[in-house]
Amino acid sequence: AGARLYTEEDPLVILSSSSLKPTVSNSSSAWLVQFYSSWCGHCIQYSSTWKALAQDVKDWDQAIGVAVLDCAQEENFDVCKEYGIHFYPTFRYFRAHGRPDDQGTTYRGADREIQTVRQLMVNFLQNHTKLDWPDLCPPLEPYSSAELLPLLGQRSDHYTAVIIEEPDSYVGREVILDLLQYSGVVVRRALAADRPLLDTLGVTAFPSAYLLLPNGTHTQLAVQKRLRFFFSSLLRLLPGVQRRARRGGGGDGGHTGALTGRPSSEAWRDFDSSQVYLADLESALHYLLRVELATHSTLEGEELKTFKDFVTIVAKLYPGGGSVVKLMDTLLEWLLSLPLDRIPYQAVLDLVDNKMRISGVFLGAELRWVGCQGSRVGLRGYPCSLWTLFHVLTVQHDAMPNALENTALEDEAAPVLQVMRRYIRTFFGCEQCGRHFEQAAADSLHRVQSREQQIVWLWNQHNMVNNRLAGSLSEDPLFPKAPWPSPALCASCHEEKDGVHVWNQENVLSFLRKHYGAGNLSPKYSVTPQHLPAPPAPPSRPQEDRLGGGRGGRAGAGGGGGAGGEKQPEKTRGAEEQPAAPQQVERTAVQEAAGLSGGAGPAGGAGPAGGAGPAGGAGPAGGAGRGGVWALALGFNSVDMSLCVLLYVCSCLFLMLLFFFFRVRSRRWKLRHNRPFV
Ligand SMILES: Cc1cc2nc3c(=O)[nH]c(=O)nc-3n(C[C@H](O)[C@H](O)[C@H](O)COP(=O)(O)OP(=O)(O)OC[C@H]3O[C@@H](n4cnc5c(N)ncnc54)[C@H](O)[C@@H]3O)c2cc1C
Repeated sequence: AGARLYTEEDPLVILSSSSLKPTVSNSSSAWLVQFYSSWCGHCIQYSSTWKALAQDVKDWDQAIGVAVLDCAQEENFDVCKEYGIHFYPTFRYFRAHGRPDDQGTTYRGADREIQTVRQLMVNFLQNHTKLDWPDLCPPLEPYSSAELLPLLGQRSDHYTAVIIEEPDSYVGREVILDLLQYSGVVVRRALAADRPLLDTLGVTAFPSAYLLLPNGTHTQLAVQKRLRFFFSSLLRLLPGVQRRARRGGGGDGGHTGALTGRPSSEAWRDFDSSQVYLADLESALHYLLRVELATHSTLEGEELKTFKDFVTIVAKLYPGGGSVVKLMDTLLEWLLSLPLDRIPYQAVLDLVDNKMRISGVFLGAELRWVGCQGSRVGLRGYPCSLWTLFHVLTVQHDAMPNALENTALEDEAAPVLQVMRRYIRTFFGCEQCGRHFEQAAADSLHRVQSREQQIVWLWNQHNMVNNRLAGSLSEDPLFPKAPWPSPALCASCHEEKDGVHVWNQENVLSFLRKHYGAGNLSPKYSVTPQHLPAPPAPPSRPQEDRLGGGRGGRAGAGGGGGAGGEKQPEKTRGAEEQPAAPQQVERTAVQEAAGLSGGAGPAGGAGPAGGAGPAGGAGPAGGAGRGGVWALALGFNSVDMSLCVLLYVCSCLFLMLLFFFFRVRSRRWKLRHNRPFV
């Protein structure tokens, strides 16, 4: 365990006897190296702080890098002796452009907390001279009003942000270093004692950020909290500001994104990042069911079980309602009714494509990324939408605690996450991602015991992936990976403790419930008929009216809409795109899978509506055995079917009563009038 105190996954450099000198001597950046011993108890305890520090200053690494070297490893004995390391841990600063015999400067302070070490790193950088200044480190000294005021009103190709602060504040220098790897913005600092600057800009509270825009205008940056994290986040999110440097490591080469794609000719879809788009969720399901799953020609054993579980959670928890839920319900009923332990993928596809022309079942067959659009083909898209889908499902499970009742998942502690884990492990195209996720799940998923914890675990896990991938090849420069939600989305989610950013988990949970809740789902750009639960009317929903979607809640497994909804999904753009039902329905792989001889349409007996009854009807068309799936072809759900049967029985009883009534009357009449021959 000691040897693995730090791994390649950590945001720091792991040095060894062979790499120490080449790394720290004559380097273009300064270095802070912790010499530790993997058997030293304190080093083990301290490792989490060191990792957190490395994460905190990850974006500074072109100015000053963070590294570790394990002196307990045999191959490092000599180098630790050469550098005179007697105690563990020992922190050494190495100047940029240092000589090969530079053994660094030891930090001897007792306070080794993140804020202290981070501020020492800033001081150490400032101690460089002009001659050995790290190549890419921007100036950290304050600018004067004489240097800054002439910039007012000038046009430029970038933003200039000026952090105005008290002399003992580190915020300005930390924000300068935080933005080191971003193009499109230059950060300077100025001191609160500079009266002419304050008088001209009208700044009265410190620290403050003043922004000079490329078009020559200028304004004070509005932040809810005057903290480093808020200033840095807001500046990174300015339009046109992008991460500049791309490091090779960290990500997995973006091959998750490479699976997907938006033709570069496709028009950009404007969207609001405070909303979640149904079009993304539908595109995720479309890609998952029609592309990702297609690589498995048959589903059996663990794969089949995982797929059933996935369909179950989507059928029970997907909030969009309407035809997607109806499709997933139908798929689920079919899967559950199958007596087979092996099914061809083609059978699933036939159902997804609704070859049986079941009324109201529809899933758009195109990728329409909205909140998951990438700035170029191969970025974002499917993996983004898969995260989004599972965040939505964890929140829906919290909102509908009984939704998974009477399913095989009811007794699992964190059913949505367990299904996600199994799905990612079994089907997700990015193998490396799957391994990372599985590792994380194996480490901590057993601690998740409640629905709230499910939501928070996934959020936290996603942020860990974001942190790891920041600056990697799979990062879209227009959507830099950063701790989420940003202060702009949720200011109350962020706090600072001892100078270090911390999350207010309670506020994060409330935010996630709202953000991924059914009320925040926008049907804009969706091609699928909607039956949305009544949302709290976000600003622009013109599309919804155009689509004419009912707003009632979901009613039962049939997904036929709730109050305000209708049994048949209304005719929408999506529905219009479906071809009219043909007279003759082709024999589908679904029927093949179920061993049906198929052929004729609804009236023909063995086709989609032809059901062989509970035992025989294994296809989606397999009879009324599991809730009368065949009857869905007429637009009826199982409640409707029960009502029909009830009505039928009542009618029979009524007719029988009439029959006996008239029979008794005629007997009496015959007796009274003594006409037995009539
Ligand atoms: C389970 C899983 C594991 C993955 N592992 C890897 C990996 O190991 N290596 C690799 O290179 N790629 C991995 N990926 C892909 C990677 O995480 C991104 O999905 C991909 O790079 C696209 O990034 P994005 O910018 O669209 O944002 P994403 O990270 O995909 O986020 C999508 C959206 O979710 C929201 N969001 C962001 N963070 C959070 C959060 N913490 N909580 C809730 N919502 C959030 C934002 O609105 C964001 O736009 C994985 C994907 C998945 C689904």
